[in-house]
Amino acid sequence: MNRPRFLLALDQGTSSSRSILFDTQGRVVAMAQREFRQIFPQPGWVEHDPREIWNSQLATAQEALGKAGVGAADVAALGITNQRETTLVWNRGTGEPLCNAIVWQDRRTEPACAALRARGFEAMVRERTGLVIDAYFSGTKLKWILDNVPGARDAAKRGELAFGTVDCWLAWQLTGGAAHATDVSNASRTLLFDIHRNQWDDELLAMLDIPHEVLPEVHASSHLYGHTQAGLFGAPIAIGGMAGDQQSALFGQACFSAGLAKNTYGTGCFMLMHTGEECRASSNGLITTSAAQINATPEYALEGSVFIGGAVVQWLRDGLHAIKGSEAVQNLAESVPDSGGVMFVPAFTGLGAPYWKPDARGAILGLSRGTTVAHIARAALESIAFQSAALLQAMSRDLAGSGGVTELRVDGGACVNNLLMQFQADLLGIPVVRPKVIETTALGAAYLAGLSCGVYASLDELAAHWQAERVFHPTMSRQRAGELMQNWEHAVAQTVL
Ligand SMILES: Nc1ncnc2c1ncn2[C@@H]1O[C@H](COP(=O)(O)OP(=O)(O)O)[C@@H](O)[C@H]1O
Ligand SMILES: O=P(O)(O)OC[C@H](O)CO
Repeated sequence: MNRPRFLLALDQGTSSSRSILFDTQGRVVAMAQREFRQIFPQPGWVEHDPREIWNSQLATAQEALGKAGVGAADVAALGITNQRETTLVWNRGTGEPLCNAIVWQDRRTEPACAALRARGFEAMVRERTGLVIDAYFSGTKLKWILDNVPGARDAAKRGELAFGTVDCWLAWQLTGGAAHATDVSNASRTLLFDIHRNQWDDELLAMLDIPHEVLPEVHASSHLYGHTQAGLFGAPIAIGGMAGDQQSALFGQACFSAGLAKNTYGTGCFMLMHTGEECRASSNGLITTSAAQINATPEYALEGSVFIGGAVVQWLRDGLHAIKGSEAVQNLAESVPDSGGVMFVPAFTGLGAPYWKPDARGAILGLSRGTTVAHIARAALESIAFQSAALLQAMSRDLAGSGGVTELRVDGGACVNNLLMQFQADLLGIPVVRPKVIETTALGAAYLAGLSCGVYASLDELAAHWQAERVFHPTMSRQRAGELMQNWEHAVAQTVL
């Protein structure tokens, strides 16, 4: 009998569900993608319908297999990767969601976070979870659901409700309720998880008044979580891996050891640097997070999360109507030699790392009579690079004296933009390397699944698959890059009214 030749990755993102079928060399064989509704019930609130998440994800998985003409028996295992922090609660008996998912971008729990900060919890939370107290993370979202959906807290205490992030919800659906489980990388984004002991933490649960009964089991990212119900794909497929999308991308970029870093340019930007088995705290506005784990040994990363990355290009398209499609931004930006002194800080939903300014709002500075939409487009693109450069500067300060980041691996939808990548290399002063396969988020999940089911024997085997497509070398003088960064920081300082 032939061995199964494929790995299937389910990549459940903020704006779309995608499924990618890979061969065992890590090459894309087939892909399917579906967008689903973004629900904005009030200013600052962002929700997804859990049923739409599940239905769109299942449909893309079936479509990818169909396109490739591959049956379940040819798939060694599937891996799940997901938008992180987004919070769901459902009934264990019926499987019905209690309410819409509260998305990571949702700011409704900022007052609850401010209250926790005022009560002096920040240092304990940072030490135990590696996180800052911010509405971004799941804990206060879960508390909001238990406090605001009638009867939820009592039902939770009676053990009738299940909480999960999107990975957990998908695993539950795929296995018909047999698995209520998440992985360490997702658990580490909840504000409820002790990243040193790799366990849910009673004191954090008490801080947020969360009953233990709602919590999923936590496993390594490469782990046999269960099997899909036979009816979904014609035969059961093993679920061999789960990881949050940014930790999965770090894995897919073959950043397996301390010092290797990647930046993903999607809706937001997420820069992660692996720190090996060392749980490193940041003194410069970054967070510490669990990296994808292939066994019981904890591994960590330093992370900088920028809330608006490629989304600024969507705003040029949908808000300003300056371009028809995202790809048109490069031509428009290249039609001028520079931004003409315009500085754009896209703090539409506050600023994440390294600033953590929930009250900041967007600003366009340095306008003159000669400013055109092309200058604004260029400044918008540059803002993605400036925010990422601020993350790398913070990382370098954290690493002072112990070797810094020597190259940055990139991926995500906006990394196809050569102008952006060159400007990024210029600001950073290190090479920016774009790999041949930029679907590294999905690839990471496929690799995690492939490791647990024996398709791969070692990380070295995976590292050998990784290949650069293009290297962007810095060409700007360090003095000029320093001046530009100063201008950027000056602009950031103007964004809190
Ligand atoms: N050529 C381009 N230049 C700059 N940004 C782009 C380009 N093409 C796509 N984008 C941006 O990339 C983002 C989509 O990337 P993707 O990795 O699919 O995001 P996500 O996983 O967050 O849904 C969008 O915000 C889009 O505006
Ligand atoms: O779905 P993405 O690619 O926007 O990623 C979202 C992040 O996981 C949020 O932390």
